[in-house]
Amino acid sequence: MSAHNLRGFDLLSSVRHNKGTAFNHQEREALGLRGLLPPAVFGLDDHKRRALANIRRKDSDIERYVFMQSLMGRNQTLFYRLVIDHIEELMPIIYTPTVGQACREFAHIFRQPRGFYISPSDKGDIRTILNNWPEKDIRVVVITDGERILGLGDLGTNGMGIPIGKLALYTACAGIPPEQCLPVMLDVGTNNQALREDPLYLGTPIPRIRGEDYIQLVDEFVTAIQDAFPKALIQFEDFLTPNAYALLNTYRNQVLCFNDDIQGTAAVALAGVYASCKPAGKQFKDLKVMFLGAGSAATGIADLLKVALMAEGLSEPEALARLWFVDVSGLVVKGRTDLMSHNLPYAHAHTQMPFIEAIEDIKPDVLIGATGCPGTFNQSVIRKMCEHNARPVIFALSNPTSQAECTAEQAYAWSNGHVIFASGSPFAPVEYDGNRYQPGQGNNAYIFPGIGLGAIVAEAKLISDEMFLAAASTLAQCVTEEEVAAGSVYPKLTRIREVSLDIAVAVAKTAYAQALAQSEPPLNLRETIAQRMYDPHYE
Ligand SMILES: O=C([O-])CC(=O)C(=O)O
Ligand SMILES: [Mg+2]
Repeated sequence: MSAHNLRGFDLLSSVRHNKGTAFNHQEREALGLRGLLPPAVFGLDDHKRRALANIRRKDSDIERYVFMQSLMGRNQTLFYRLVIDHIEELMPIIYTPTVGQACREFAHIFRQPRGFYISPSDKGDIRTILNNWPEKDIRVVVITDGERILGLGDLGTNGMGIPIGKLALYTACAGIPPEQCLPVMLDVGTNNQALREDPLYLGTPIPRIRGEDYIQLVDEFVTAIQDAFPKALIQFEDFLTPNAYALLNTYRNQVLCFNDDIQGTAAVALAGVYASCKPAGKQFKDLKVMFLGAGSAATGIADLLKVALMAEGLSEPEALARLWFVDVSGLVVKGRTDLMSHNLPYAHAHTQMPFIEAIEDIKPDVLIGATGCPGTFNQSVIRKMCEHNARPVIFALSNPTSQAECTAEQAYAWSNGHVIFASGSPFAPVEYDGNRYQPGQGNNAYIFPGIGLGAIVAEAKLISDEMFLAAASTLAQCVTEEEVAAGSVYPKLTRIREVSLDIAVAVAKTAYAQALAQSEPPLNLRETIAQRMYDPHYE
């Protein structure tokens, strides 16, 4: 923590240095705080206890979210200590699924500005206005334009909840100091008319800017960030598929950046598939995988699975032949005229057919849903997967919980407990037929914090596919037999800092090995990274 010369109310209103009633009597005397605080002196543990009691007495998760956001704005040490020490209870509040509802209601629960907003009228001025940001050593930027917020669609500037939530996890899960994080909303309008007509809407109430004007604004932003914060990693988040791919393809080989929905989701799904092989009794290199939904998340997973299968010795055509897509029009096959370019490698020569028939015909080992559409893994789908698999692997990845392709309970019940199930959003443990199952949460929160930490330490120039592959196999190796026996193919959330550290080590090693690092490799990489991790305590 840096030295400061704040005193009195300025000190109490410093989110970074405030510790409220934990200032002791000497500090109160020396720092001009006498009379400004109630007389009793408390410690961080007392503060945690009081805050938790306040959180638990609230009636709804959205109220808990509002409480946590306010806390983040007045005492960051307490906020992060609480999240780290109670991650299973609080991650679903500050992140998925509650953050989804918070985005829907963002304009109405708004209290205090947080993060950076760029609007069309800022064109030409982005570099200059970045000087208004008080911190100068930014290492991670998460930017969205709000067009595909989780599986909830176009939420315009209400989507700012997502960059804020993602960066809170960078800090809580991987120890990136809060002052090195910058949430950004690219406000380019919204095609959600209800939002434009909401009198409290916080963005520019115009239809979305498209085409050249859009591309130029993003490009001005990327250039400005590189100039203002040359070490910053840019994470693109919750863009609609065509823009997500266009931006990733433009910048991935030039700028330290990645798209979390394409690449982060891919790595977390690959890790789950790796970890499922043992309980399913199968070899990774033999798997056939079917995707429902052909957007950025599903295609990103397929692209990384292809790389992973090729790493096992398959040729590219052999790897592609294992990966099958189904979308709203049925099986994705050669000759269909309604496909986007990212779907074409997976459009195989085959008869077009509906989803259920495709499962019957192709007999996938693994079924992955990334549709944003609840109910699409119905009873017949799960039963069909069980017909040719003793232990079918089924991942319902759409977020938040309300959008999952099926619930955990349905997956266990309809498969008579045989499914190896994971979901993008958390589900409570399920009791079925006398057994208790703890489904894993295949959320990219297991991946992006560690990717960021590794990239920052190595001062990587780019984020490569190999880094995501390394992150995925590291994550899979973190899963214990106990966790698998309990029903999960992911590590328990309570170990996420350890897991993120392991991933960061693997990512940094990959950066050094690929000559993509700009820092010297430290003697003891793991220790160096561990020491860098922000661990909140009162000074
Ligand atoms: O935010 C999450 O929980 C995962 C994610 O990136 C998405 O669903 O877009
Ligand atoms: Mg996302």
